[in-house]
Amino acid sequence: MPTITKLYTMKEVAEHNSDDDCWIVVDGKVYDVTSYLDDHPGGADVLISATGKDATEEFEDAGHSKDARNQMKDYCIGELDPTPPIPEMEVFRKDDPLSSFFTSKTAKVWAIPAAVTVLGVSIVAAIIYARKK
Ligand code: HEM
Repeated sequence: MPTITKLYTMKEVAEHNSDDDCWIVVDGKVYDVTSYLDDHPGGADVLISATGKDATEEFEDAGHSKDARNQMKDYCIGELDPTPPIPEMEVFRKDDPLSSFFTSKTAKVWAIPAAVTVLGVSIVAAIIYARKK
């Protein structure tokens, strides 16, 4: 039967960063090491300070044994979501010079009536010119 892997974003993982709720990321996998903090031979502090980032390098630098790597499986709760975050959408900005011009008082009082007048005069002129032909 296929297993469903739970995916977590680094932001979610980073929220678990204390001595009563501690998650770490090693090699793309997420580990809840809360219950292991007191038993970790390298100490609890080293695990707590490894939260909120990819701790693979620190884990490897500590030269963990095969036994240590086998123990990790007991604490694995999922994987880091490899999907890049969706870029922020460009939203309408009230202070955008062009859009704020069209919503401004100046545009309502002067520019829009002026544009309508110019357009009207052009249409009338075009009609007169067409009739003269
Ligand atoms: C689920 C994750 C982890 C497990 C199960 C684990 C397990 C162990 C074990 C069993 C040891 C004893 C030495 C050995 O057998 O290799 C150890 C030592 C150590 N671990 Fe971890 N560890 C984990 C994560 C980490 C992380 C993320 C770091 C670093 C940020 C780290 C840093 C250390 C250090 C500094 C030592 C002491 C090495 C020494 O004194 O020689 N460990 N760990």
